[in-house]
Amino acid sequence: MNALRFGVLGTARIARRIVADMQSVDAIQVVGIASRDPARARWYADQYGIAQAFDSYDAMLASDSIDAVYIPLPPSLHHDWALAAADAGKHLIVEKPVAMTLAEAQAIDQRCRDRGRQWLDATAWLHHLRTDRIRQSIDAGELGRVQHISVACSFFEPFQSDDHRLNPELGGGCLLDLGWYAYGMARWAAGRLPVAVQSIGRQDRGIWFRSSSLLDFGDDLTATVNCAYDTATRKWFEIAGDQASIVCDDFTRPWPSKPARFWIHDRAGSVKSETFDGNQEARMLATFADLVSNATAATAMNQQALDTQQILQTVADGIAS
Ligand SMILES: NC(=O)C1=CN([C@@H]2O[C@H](COP(=O)(O)OP(=O)(O)OC[C@H]3O[C@@H](n4cnc5c(N)ncnc54)[C@H](OP(=O)(O)O)[C@@H]3O)[C@@H](O)[C@H]2O)C=CC1
Ligand SMILES: O=C1CO[C@H](CO)[C@@H](O)[C@@H]1O
Repeated sequence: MNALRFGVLGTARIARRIVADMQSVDAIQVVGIASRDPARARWYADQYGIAQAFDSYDAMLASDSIDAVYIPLPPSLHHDWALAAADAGKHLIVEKPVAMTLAEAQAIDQRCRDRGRQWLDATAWLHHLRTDRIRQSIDAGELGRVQHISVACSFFEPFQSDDHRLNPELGGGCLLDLGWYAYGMARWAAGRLPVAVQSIGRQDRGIWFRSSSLLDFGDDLTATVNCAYDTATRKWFEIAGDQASIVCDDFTRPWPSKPARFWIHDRAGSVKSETFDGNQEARMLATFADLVSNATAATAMNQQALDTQQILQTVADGIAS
C-alpha cells in the first residue's frame, strides 16, 4: 500500500509537533509544506525534513504530489481552505475548531462528501487508548447509570498580543479554542446533543474570556462545562454515575512526563487508577490513513465534530441573547 502523501498549509507552531507525529506513522509521508512567505516554507521544509516547499497554499493544492492536507491555520480560515482543498481533490485533517459556525462546518462536511474526500478534525484526545478504555467502561456499566458530567479547560492568557487566540477576526477566544475540548467532551460522554443549554460568559477585547454552561442531555443526564482564559491550566473531567465516577485530570493531552491515566472512585470509597502508553496524535493520523485507504468516511467522528460545533454556537448565541 502506498503511503498517504500529506502537505501542510502554513507554518503553524502546532504543525511542528504534528509533522513529527506524521513522520512516525508508516502509512503517512509528509511531502510538502506551503507558506504565505516562500522563504518561510523553504526554511521550514529544510528544518523538518520535508521534500517540497510551496510558495503559496494554492500552489500546494494544485500539486499532484499531494493526496491530503493538514490545515492548522487560525480558525476563521479553516472553512475556505478546507473547501478549496476538497475542491482540489485532497483529503483533509482540519485543526480544531473545525470552523466558526455550524453552517461552515456542515459546508466542509458536505463538500468532502460531494468530492468523495475524507475529513477529520484534529481532536487527538478522542483517539487515545485511554479514551477507548473510558468508553468501554461507561458502556460496560462500570459507573452504573451516568448522571452528570463535569469538564473544565483553561489557560491563563498566555499568548503574545498577535496570537490568533486574541484576535476576533481570526476566530480568537476561549470558547472556540478550549470550548472545543470542554463542550466536545461533554457531547462525547453523553453520546448526543443536549436538549437545553444555559450559559453565562465574559468577553474582553472582543473575544470570549470565559464561558460556563449547564447542559441538559435529557433522560436525567446533565453536565457543567467551563472554559476560560482567566484561570490557570486545567484540562479535567469527571463522569459521575450512580455506582462510580471516572476522573481524568489531563484529558486533552497527558501532562508532560506523566503517563496518561484516569481514576475510578466507587460508592464504597475504593479508588483504582489505570495508566496508558501511546501517542494520541500518531493514533489519530494512522486512523485517518486507514479511512482514506479504505475509502470510508469518519462518520461518527465527523458527527462528534459537527455536534461540538453546534453546541458552541448554541452557547455563544445563548450568552449573547
Ligand atoms: N490539536 C492541538 O493540540 C492544537 C491545535 N491548535 C489549533 O491549530 C491551529 C493553529 O494554531 P497555532 O499553531 O497556534 O497557529 P500559529 O499562529 O502558530 O500559526 C498559524 C499559521 O497560519 C498561517 N496563517 C495564514 N494566514 C494567517 C493570518 N492571517 N494570520 C496568522 N497566521 C496565518 C501562518 O503560516 P504562514 O504565514 O507560514 O502561511 C501561521 O504560521 C488553530 O486552529 C488552533 O486552535 C493549536 C495548538 C494545539
Ligand atoms: O488546541 C490547543 C491545545 O491546548 C491549548 C491550551 O492548552 C490551546 O490554546 C490550543 O489551541
